[in-house]
Amino acid sequence: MSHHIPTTSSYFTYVPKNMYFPCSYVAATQFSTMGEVVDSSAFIQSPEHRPKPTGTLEAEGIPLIDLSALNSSNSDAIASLVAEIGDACEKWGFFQVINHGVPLECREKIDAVSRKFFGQSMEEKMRVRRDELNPMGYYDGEHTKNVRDWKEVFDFVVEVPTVIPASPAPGDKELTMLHNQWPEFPPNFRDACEEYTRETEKLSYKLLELISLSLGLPASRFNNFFKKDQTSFLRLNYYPRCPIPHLALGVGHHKDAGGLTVLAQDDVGGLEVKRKTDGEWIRVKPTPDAYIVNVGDIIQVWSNDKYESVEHRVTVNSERDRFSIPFFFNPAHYTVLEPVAELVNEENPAKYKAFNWGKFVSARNLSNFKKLHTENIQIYHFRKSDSFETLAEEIRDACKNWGFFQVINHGVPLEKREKLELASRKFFAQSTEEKLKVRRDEVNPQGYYDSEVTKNVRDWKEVFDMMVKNPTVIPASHEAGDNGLKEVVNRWPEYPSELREAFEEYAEEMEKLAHKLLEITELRLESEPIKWLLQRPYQLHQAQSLSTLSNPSPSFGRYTTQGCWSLNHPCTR
Ligand SMILES: O=C(O)CCC(=O)C(=O)O
Ligand SMILES: [Fe+2]
Repeated sequence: MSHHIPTTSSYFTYVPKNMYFPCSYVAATQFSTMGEVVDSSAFIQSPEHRPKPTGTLEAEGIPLIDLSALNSSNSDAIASLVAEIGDACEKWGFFQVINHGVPLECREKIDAVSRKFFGQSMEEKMRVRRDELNPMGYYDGEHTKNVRDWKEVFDFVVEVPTVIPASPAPGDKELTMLHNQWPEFPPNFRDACEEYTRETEKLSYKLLELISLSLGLPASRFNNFFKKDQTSFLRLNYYPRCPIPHLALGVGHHKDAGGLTVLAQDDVGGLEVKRKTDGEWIRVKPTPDAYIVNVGDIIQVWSNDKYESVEHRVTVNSERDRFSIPFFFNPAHYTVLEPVAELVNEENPAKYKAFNWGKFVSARNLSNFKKLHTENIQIYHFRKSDSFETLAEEIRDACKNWGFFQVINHGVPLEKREKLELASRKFFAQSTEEKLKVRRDEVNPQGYYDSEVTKNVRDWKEVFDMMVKNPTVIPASHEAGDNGLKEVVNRWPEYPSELREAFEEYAEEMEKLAHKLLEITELRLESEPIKWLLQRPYQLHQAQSLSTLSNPSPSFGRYTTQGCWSLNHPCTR
């Protein structure tokens, strides 16, 4: 049974009722017994987020830390453990622990009941589904970064009831209470869950103390934020076998928002961590009876970015079901988060503004429930002005006052730009006869052209145009009533042979830069999202000013331009 304070403004009320039983997912997850996937489009990750077809590296580097020193009174052993933890938090944000003190039987028990619970019919599981007012219980429609996860979950809170704000609105003081729902089957489900929770909570305090010491703070510096009214919860994750493991993820890339996560994974594997040194996805090797620990956004803020909350995701596979159990160790909802005073000074000023944990959670919960069109709230939105905010401000001013600006330290590798420049010079230096072999025509406007007209006067230039999306689909004509479409394909000259590769590499970089600029502006505008622009085809022109990436959309929020962004290189020929 669920109990709650009835509210009219609860932030869960917007969730449409019918989303709890999407038959496509039922068909898809039961594909082994029920046949084919009916519609799995909600699960499809965009190409850059899909698992690598070649498979992921298995990490040797993610530290495996032995906690047995905690049972000794040897201060040297403890000091070296603290150093090891600090090092792992700084370099990886992730580590595994052994000799952690959680009895193996206790883990085996919860693992067994979890498998039994998820093994039931959908109808049975739906009896304890989470609903609009209470997000605890069974759920199969979670979205991470607006793409649906290939998983089913069962959530329960540690503190009963758990109190959180009813809405993310800063002025709204209303609170809501979260209660657990327990299934009838398997009969020892609740006991196993509660016993396991007590043990992982003990481990979490130990880890929190070690982390605190590693930051040079008293061991119990953070304990009081959790001791009363914690908002911690446990999750049972079930990742069914997936017929499209190359396109979907069990959990999309994300960072954990809370304090610490202590995770038990089974022997199937699938958790991948983004390595800080090079951004490569690294698989966390399943290690019997180990727990995987990662610092969440809260510790990132407390430590003023010394320990970063690291991105991770879960891949799925078509052979075996996978189960995992994260414990999310979170403070009381009224906790005000900001870098701890002991760690900030003039040389290292606070990088975050103070913010309320409960409001952050309730804004986050909104986006976990369904596909939203805005970016989910992230802790970097609370970064202080010296970095992100000032940048956004500067861009806004430039857009308003000039409509033009130049960027440096943009992340586009100089070699790529030089490679394309060189190929471009080689192409244009050829005879007109050669160049006309790839001239554009009325059917296909891509390719070489030397008689472009701007405002009815011919330009003193030659151009070569290419589309980023090849082919690109555009309307067949300008006629209002004509809904016909046509495909536009790139033309590639034989010489220089490297032009195509140089262009494609460069286009990829331009696209990344355009995304960055859009994101910053989108946040700044605090308005309706403009990500839809990115769904549209856009063009990359190669002209005498070398390159332009533009979007044929006519307007851009408050700033009206021909395209969305034009990325121009100020180089001359
Ligand atoms: O299942 C896993 O290995 C990790 C799950 C996870 O990252 C999460 O639920 O936040
Ligand atoms: Fe996570």
